[in-house]
Amino acid sequence: MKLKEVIIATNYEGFSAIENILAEIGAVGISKEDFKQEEVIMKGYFEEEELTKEKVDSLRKRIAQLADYDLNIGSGEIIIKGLEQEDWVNKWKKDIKAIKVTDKIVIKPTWEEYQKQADEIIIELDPGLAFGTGYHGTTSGCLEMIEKYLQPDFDVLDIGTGTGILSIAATKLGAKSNFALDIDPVAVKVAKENAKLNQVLDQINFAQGDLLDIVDGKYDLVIANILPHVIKRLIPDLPKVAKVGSISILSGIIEEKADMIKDELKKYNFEVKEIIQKEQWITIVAIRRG
Ligand SMILES: C[S@@+](CC[C@H](N)C(=O)[O-])C[C@H]1O[C@@H](n2cnc3c(N)ncnc32)[C@H](O)[C@@H]1O
Repeated sequence: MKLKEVIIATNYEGFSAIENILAEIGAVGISKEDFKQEEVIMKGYFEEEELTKEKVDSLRKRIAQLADYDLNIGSGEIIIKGLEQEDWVNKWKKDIKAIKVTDKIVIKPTWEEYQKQADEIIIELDPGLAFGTGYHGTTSGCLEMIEKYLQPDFDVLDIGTGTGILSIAATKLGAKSNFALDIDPVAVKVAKENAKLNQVLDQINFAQGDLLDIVDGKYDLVIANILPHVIKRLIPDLPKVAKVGSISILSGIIEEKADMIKDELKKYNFEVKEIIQKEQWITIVAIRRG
């Protein structure tokens, strides 16, 4: 098998966002070289025929957009190289193990045998977001809060679904309905494939859209793990889709931006119920009060 290696120069602030993007466009492996947290080199590995021009364009566009979100990602320079190591993927796969991310949720790669415990929920997800340089703090923060606050009669809205992981988890935890959207068509395609892999495709309505543009109706749980400036843009419109008394789980918020998001929530009558932090990432749970 021939591989393509996509090398991206970034820094400590930018690497997680870039890791997510690599995962969402279908990297079979992701690695990170960290030079005292100042310069970070992210590498994403793709099967040659899978790294289409569409994916490379999407990668370049999304990396360029990170600057618009006030994220300092360093140089963002991208180099793409061919790789001849035939068995690289298999060697890499051997190091990838199932991860228990919350009390109940286990993320496991498709090729690993895993003995499920009685109260566990298994999400099958191949490398990338879940298995890059370690499980991402924003995603695991959201999963923990979904597990804590989701009730079986909840209608769930997942904005910026990415790999679909949060909707897959909410569905497996018993949500009544699930609407998942993403601005990136590649993410929507990958999310559908992952939902199919987890046998929940018929329970999640996936669509492409920018924040709430295509959303109708009101929800009991709204989840958005996006960048702080996108969350800030979302909050004024949240009351249109969040029922009074509903729960919103907001993440993707780097520590320094948490106050800005809390202030914005207060302005629109959302009460901050809980805040959790994983590494430098904050997840906020808020209730719509009126
Ligand atoms: C950090 S990822 C989160 C993925 C997944 N929900 C998770 O928690 O792991 C953010 C996702 O939001 C999407 N996104 C960014 N801006 C958006 C917008 N304006 N409307 C909808 N989705 C957006 C990106 O394409 C990306 O897939």
